[in-house]
Amino acid sequence: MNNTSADDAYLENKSNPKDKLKAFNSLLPIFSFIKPYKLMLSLALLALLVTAAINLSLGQAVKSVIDNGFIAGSAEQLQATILGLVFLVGLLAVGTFSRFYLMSWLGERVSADIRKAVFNRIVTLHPSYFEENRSGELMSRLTTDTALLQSIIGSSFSMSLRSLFLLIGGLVMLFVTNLKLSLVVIVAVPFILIPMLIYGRKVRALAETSQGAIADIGTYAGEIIQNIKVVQSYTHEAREQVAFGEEVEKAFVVAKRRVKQRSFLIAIVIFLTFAAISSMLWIGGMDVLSGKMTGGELGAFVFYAIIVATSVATIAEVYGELQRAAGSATRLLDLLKVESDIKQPNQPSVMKAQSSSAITFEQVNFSYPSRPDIPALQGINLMIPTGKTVALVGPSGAGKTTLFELLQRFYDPQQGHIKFNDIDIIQLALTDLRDAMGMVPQQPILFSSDVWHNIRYGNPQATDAQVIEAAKRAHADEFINELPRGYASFLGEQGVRLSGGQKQRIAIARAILKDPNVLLLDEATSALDAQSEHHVQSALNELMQDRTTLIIAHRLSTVIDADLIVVMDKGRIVDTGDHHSLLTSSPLYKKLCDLQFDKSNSNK
Ligand SMILES: Nc1ncnc2c1ncn2[C@@H]1O[C@H](COP(=O)(O)OP(=O)(O)OP(=O)(O)O)[C@@H](O)[C@H]1O
Repeated sequence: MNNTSADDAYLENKSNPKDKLKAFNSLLPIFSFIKPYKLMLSLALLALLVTAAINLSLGQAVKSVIDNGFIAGSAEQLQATILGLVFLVGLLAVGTFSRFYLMSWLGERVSADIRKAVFNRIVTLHPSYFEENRSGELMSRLTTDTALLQSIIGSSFSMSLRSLFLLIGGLVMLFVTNLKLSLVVIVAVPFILIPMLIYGRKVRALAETSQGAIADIGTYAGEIIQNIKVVQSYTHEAREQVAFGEEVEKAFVVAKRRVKQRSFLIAIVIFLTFAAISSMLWIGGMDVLSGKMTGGELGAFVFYAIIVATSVATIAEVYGELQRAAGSATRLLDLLKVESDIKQPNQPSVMKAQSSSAITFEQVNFSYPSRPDIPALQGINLMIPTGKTVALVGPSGAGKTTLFELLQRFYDPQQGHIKFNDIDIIQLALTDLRDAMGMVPQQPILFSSDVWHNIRYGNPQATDAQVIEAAKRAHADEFINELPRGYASFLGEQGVRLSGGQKQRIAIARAILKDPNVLLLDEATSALDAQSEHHVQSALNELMQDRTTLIIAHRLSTVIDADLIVVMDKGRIVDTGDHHSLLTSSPLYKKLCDLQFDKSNSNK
């Protein structure tokens, strides 16, 4: 249990009363999610009040049954009282149904809304956020944390309110029924409250650690499953089983401590409560024997005392849960507060139809946020004329992909400007900017959906005929028709497997359908066979026709056909020109050609 000291330190930190207050305050913003459902909430509260009142009135029925029925010996009165009791219980059933249904509905509705709000926020965040936060952890917030909040709102919250009503009502009825006995109960209360507060605090801290450990398990398993082929080809199954087992056991140890504290809490509260009831029965029983109170009064008193005791026990239990939920709420609401680093202009400029220079980089310097000291791009000045094809070449790590990332505003440069049709891209609405660009990545991303969905991702409004037309132009129609279910065949994770060239043609069809002004193309480095390469090349030619194109080039044919070649190295542009001039003027270009391309071709 090497977690113990860390957990204890954690508990120490949490013992500050201010922190405790903060924990419950963190639940408050949840109310803004409940606000739209005021009517449901009011109805639920009404049902809650009515059922609590009926519960309390049952005590009077008990008194009446004993005093008027048993002790007076009247069968008629007993019958009338029992009928009244049945009526009350029927009302109680209706009230309980309404309370349970409405509260659970509210819990489900609010957690659904929070899930949507969190997802809506996540998809708009800047990509570097996802480098700092593991995806498994974000998933667990969307699922586990929201599920916990749902059970809190749908059940714990209603239970604690109900118990609070019953506690207050029960206490009032106790005093009304018998003052002396009530004082016995009052003396017992602090004995019940003190352990509740001590253990409640520990339970909360352990619950947070426990949830963190569960999220770690999810992240770990997710990564292994995603990379299962690497795991198997290195025959690391057994090692991974052991490592995963250790993660699970770590979570179990924390969970065990939490469960132990919580069990103590419940056991102590129940023992103390019933010990108090027993002493009360003894004192009250003596009073009944000596004629100071009626049997019915004692019966009613015991009934109310049990109500008060169970209410206190319920509140003690729910208190721990509410503290757990405070942890989830804090994490979720923190996530809702994250702002994207990519700021949109308040008054976006209107996109110009066209200008002679499609894209201009002016003195652009950029470092990735995770590596602020290492420049990824330095002093970039580049003009890409409208309608032309510009090839980017350079050794690995030269900054070619980074240039694409900045163009799409996944990151903003620390210095300099990037202009699109002569307007600074930070003045444009992000959707306008990104709608104008089409990216075909080196590793095409397919979603686990059918071919229709995957191609239509380029333009969700496209008709079936337009999708087929795009596939034909991308030289993909033929192989799609040979798939088991044609365009309705599933691709992606659980779908049919496509070859690298086929995936690329789907990605090209998607870009054709998008019909962007500017095409960003990252050529595949993996060698395709001659026929596949021919298909992909024909598809690309179709896509590049009359379109400003920026290509990270890996093929000689692309480089030779380009209107301009930009040679990059270590984040800088070292040379620009056409193939023949660069072969003589740029030693790096010559070296790249010799290395990357077939030597005999490079002198063409
Ligand atoms: N997300 C990132 N966070 C931090 N550094 C990064 C990130 N992406 C790239 N880099 C760094 O920025 C530099 C430029 O990388 P970039 O991917 O632009 O090179 P590239 O020319 O496209 O290389 P390749 O041809 O291998 O894809 C490299 O040093 C790389 O390590």
